[in-house]
Amino acid sequence: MLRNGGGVKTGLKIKKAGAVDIELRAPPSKSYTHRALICAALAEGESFIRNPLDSEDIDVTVNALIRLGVSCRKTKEGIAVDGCGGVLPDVGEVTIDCKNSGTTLRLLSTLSLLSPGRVTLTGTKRMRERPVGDLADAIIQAGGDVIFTGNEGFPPLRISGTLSGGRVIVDASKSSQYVSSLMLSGPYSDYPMNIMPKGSIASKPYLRITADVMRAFGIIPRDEGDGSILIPQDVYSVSDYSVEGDYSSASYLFAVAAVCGGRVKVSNLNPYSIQGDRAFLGMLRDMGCDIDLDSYPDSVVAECRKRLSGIEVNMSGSPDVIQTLAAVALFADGPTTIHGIKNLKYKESDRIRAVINMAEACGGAVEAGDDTIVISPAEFRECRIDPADDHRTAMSAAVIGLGAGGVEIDSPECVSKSYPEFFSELRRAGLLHE
Ligand SMILES: O=C(O)C1=C[C@@H](OP(=O)(O)O)[C@@H](O)[C@H](O)C1
Ligand SMILES: C=C(OP(=O)(O)O)C(=O)O
Repeated sequence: MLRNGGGVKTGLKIKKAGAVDIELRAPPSKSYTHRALICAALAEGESFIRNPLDSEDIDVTVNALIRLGVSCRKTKEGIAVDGCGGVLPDVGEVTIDCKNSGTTLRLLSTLSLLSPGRVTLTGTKRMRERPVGDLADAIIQAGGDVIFTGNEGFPPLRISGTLSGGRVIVDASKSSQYVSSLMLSGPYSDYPMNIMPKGSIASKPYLRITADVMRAFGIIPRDEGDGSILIPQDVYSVSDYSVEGDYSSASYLFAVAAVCGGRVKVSNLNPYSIQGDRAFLGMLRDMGCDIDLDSYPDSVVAECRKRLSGIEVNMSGSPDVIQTLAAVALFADGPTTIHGIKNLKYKESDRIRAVINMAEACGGAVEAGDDTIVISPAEFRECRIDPADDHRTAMSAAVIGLGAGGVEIDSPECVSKSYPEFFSELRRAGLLHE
């Protein structure tokens, strides 16, 4: 970020890029890295996480595990984790700052019951506005005690007690992370844990990622056929685990092909990954891009040569790419309707508000309801966007800037939450100049 002589902050200015033909590498998956660290921390012995994401949120999880007494060592190739076998050492009472990493705070809430001392999980001002009450209810059913030391239902939360397990009914309509939290620590409960999600599950594909990582560490959650998940009582095996690339982060790179026109090849991606955000490729295809999943074993290519069409899509399974699609929708020839947006207001910022502000600032029009948003194409004008510390708003704003020019982004360094190299990668690809 630049500062002018008077000390007044100026943002990062993004100019129109023109047609592209570039190759970029997706960073490792944030969701997979968090989970692999947790499974490794609970396994018996030393695991190695290869190709982990190196970002602010992952540091938050690593530091939290260290505070809980688990040794994690970063090396050039990855992170070595000395697992506790499910019995965390007695580190006394600890308070852990999860910053604004919802995944860390939620996934570690159940795990805190495995620590002999009381654990308080807290975070930034925004994290203290992100709900955790329904997870707390589930943790209490599973044998724990939870006290909210600030506002009821929100961090900070003080967790103590034991993980007894048994039948746990959890309202997961605000976040899938509540279910993932129970699943990941479930193997160490006193009685087998049967998790019954109540109502519609937000961001459901993340549960497959949780099960996938658990499986790699030797524990297979069982789908009971009645909507509940049975977690066997067992100990995770150590693993030498390689983290795949991140489709949420890659969405901005594919979006560049859509808004600038041309071809973008993104490597370090499993073309047939189970990540819910891979669905973004299907959306680009419906808007008129060609997507090639089959020519490379570890790369995906998006090629966009036509005027984009507006689409109608339900994105409840891929919330983290809604801002990316909203940015692309501004370049289409008609409105784009996105359903399934209800839980966007609980993220790093109120992302429904963020999409409206971003689109309107650049000359687009948005109509938003409780669960649906309609984005109309923009008559672009110069704009300045304050992402309000939300990495995904900053990266989506950059997409608009590369397609239309004249976008200035305040405090762009917030991208370090999930993709610290984002702007340097764009620079390396010749898309940013300053
Ligand atoms: O479990 C995970 O790794 C995540 C789940 C999603 O959250 P919700 O389930 O709260 O929607 C997603 O938005 C977040 O970035 C990562
Ligand atoms: C919502 C996100 O993450 P978290 O919930 O971990 O803060 C995100 O990365 O978009």
